[in-house]
Amino acid sequence: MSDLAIRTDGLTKRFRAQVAVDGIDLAVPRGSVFGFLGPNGSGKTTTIRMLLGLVGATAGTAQVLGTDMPKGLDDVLPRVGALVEGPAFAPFLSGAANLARFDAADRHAAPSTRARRVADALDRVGLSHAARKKAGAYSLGMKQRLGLANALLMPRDLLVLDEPTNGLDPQGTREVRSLIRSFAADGTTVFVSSHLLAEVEQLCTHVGVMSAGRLVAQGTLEEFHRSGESRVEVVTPDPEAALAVLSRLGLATDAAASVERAADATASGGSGDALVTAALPGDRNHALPDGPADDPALGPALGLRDGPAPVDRDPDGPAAEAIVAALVRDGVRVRGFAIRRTSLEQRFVELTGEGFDVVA
Ligand SMILES: Nc1ncnc2c1ncn2[C@@H]1O[C@H](COP(=O)(O)OP(=O)(O)OP(=O)(O)O)[C@@H](O)[C@H]1O
Repeated sequence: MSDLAIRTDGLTKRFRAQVAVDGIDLAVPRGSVFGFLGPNGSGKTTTIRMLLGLVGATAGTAQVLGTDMPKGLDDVLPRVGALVEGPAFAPFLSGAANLARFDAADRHAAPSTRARRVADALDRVGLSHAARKKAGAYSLGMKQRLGLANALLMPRDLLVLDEPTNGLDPQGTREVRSLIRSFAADGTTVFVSSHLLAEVEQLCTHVGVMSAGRLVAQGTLEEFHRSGESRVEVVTPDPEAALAVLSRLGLATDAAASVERAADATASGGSGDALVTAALPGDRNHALPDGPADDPALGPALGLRDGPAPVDRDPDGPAAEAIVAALVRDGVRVRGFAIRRTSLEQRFVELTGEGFDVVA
């Protein structure tokens, strides 16, 4: 059995001249909550529609739950719950009656247990109290929850949710997110698209970033945190000496280092201090989209010969201490020291060339 719930190879969709999805290689591990992140129009919905067999691919292949799509559609779809662009509920039927209708359309669903399935699904999304209310009178959040209940009528191995919090107020958003967490806690793989960075950060274990039809990065959220650039910052009255040390450590190349002399040094006491910054090597090339790379650990890359060799690539760990130790050993008066990491938001903007809506 494949350890991937979703796998695509070169998956492509063209609409006449426009390439909506451009040869993407998705790898969604089973058991993950995979955030499919990208600005509006970047190809997320089209990808999801191809995965669910709602639209054919122009090129490439897709496997869902280890089965080739769309060939295995009939076998796979009963194990997949989907929320795509809001299901069409009949406004004059109650929530329960709407679900019963969808359940009746599923040939794998036994009619004798329908009422129980509908009641359980409504209970799961917290809509039992509104079961008899007309769906047309539901709030947007309730409609979205009814859509999730629909996806949950049968036990599912995979949930595919297209922008499940779109248009919801903060309360509805929180509720839907907490539902998604509860699905994941049950072991269901969740593939959720979003244009909200904060949402993906809060919910997901993995993330794939779409930009203009291309999958520009994918990996664990942790890898994303690590994939941004890290910079060393040293506040010192001895900037030239500091630069020399950083340079010897392989950190301060011409392009990656800078010295900023503070008119009134606020970072630490005393005028005449300068802020010396340099890029840390290694992190930038860390392993997206193909998993962890074998780039050298930060310690050896620093070229430190004496002292304990730092092997942890985390620049907040021994490597930071090693840098400070080297500075101090050379008599640099270190008045401030920090390692700053590019924020995820900056990283995504770099990857996509577009701003993200970062409102939670
Ligand atoms: N049926 C279609 N015919 C022509 N073009 C389409 C069709 N469906 C999608 N597109 C185009 O393909 C591109 C990708 O659209 P898609 O809906 O997949 O993006 P998205 O990332 O889901 O965006 P959003 O978050 O706005 O839904 C867009 O430029 C869109 O206009």
